[in-house]
Amino acid sequence: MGQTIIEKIVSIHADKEVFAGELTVVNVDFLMASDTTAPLAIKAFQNMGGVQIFNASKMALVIDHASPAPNQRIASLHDMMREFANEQNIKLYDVGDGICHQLMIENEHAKPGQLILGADSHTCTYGAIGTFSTGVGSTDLAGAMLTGQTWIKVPETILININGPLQPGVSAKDIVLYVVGIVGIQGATYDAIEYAGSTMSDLSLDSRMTIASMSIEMGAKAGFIHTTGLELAYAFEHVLPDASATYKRVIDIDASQITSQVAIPHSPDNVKSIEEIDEIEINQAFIGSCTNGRLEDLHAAANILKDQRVHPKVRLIIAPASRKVFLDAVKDGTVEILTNAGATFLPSGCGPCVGTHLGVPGNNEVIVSSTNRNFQGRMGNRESNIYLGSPAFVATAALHGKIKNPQLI
Ligand SMILES: CC(C)[C@H](C(=O)O)[C@@H](O)C(=O)O
Ligand code: SF4
Repeated sequence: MGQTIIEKIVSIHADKEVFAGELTVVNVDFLMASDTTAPLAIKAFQNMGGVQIFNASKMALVIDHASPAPNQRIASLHDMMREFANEQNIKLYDVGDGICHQLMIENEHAKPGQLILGADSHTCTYGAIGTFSTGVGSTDLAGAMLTGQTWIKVPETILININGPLQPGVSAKDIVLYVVGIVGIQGATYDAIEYAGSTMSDLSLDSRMTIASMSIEMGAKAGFIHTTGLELAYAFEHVLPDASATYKRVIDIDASQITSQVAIPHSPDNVKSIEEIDEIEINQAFIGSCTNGRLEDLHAAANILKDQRVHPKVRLIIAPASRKVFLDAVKDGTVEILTNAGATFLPSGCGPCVGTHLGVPGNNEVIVSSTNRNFQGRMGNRESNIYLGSPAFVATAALHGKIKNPQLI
C-alpha cells in the first residue's frame, strides 16, 4: 500500500510500517525549546526524575522570544536555561542568535526525513525541507528529553497541488495566505499537509519555510513541501510520497489566480485579496518572524524602499530571523537601503511577533506585519488591529502610509 510522506517518516522512526490512524511510539532525531517553553520543560523533566537527557547532541535551547531580556523575571528564566544547557552539555543559542526555527534549519539540526519535536507551534517550519517536525507541549517535550521517544497517532494528509507561474509581485506569503483562506483555521486539525506542484518546486528555501511555517495556522500537525527542486548545502535523499498514497482531501490551485493576499483582523484565515480592502491608514509596519524575516524578505522590502523614505507617520521595524540573515543583509547593502529609508533594526528574535517587547502598538493603531498571526492582542495590545501580508505588502504600506496593492507599485 502506498504511503504519504508522514506515513513514511513515522514508519522509519517506529521500525514498522504504519498508516494514518495508527498509534505508535517513535524515536526522535532532535528536540528544541525556546525561552517561552524551555523553563517549563526543564522543570517537568526534573519532576519526572530526569538527571541527564537521552542524548546531549540531540537537543538545542534557544533564547529568542523575549531576547534580550525585557525584565528581571525573564532574565532569571534565561539564566536557568543557560545553567541547564551548561550542565547537560547541550547547545544553547543566546541573545541575538536568531529565531529558533530559523536556527534549526540554518545550522542543520533539522534534515530531510528526520522526526523532530519542538516546544513551539511553528516547529512545523522544517517541513520546508521534508522534516516531520511538530510542536508539542513542554511536558511531552520533557518525556522525549528523558527517553528519546514519543508517541504519535499517524495523521491523515491533505494534498495541495499548486501549479503554474506566479503573478509579478506575488510571493510565498500570498500563496500560503490564499491556502489558509481556503482551508480555514481549523480545516487541517491534526492532519498533515503536503504541498506539491510546479509552483512549489520553483520556490527557494526561504519561500518554502514561509509556507511550511503557516501550516499550524490551519491546525496541521505538519506541513511538507515536496522536496522536488529543493537545494541544500549538503546531499540528501528526496522526501516524496508514493504515487499510490491515500489522501483525505486534494486541493488544486492555479497559481496564476493568486493576487496579493491580506489576512485582516483578527484571524489568519480572514483572508482577502488586496483589491477587496480599502486604503486604510497605518501606524506601524513590521518585517520579521520565522515566517518572513529572511534575506529574501528583506530584499523584497529593499526593492520597494530603495532611495525612498517611509511615510512620516509610519514606524518601520525589522527583526532579521537570525544573526546570519542580518550579516548577509549588511554585506549586500540591504540593511543600508532599509535604514536610509527610515527602518529601525531590532535584534534577531521574535520580539513584536508575539508582543513580548520591542514594538507593542498603541491603542487603535493599525499594524501591517509579515508575521503569521493577527489574533486580537497578539502584538501586546488588544486595542490594535493587525493586517498580515507579504514583505512587499508591508513595505508598500510603510512607503505610502496606507494599505496599497504592492503589485501595482
Ligand atoms: C510563545 C510560544 C509558545 C508560541 C508558540 O508555541 O507558537 C509562539 O512562538 C507563537 O508563535 O505563538
Ligand atoms: S517569530 Fe513569532 S511565530 Fe515564530 S516562533 Fe517567534 S513568536 Fe512564534
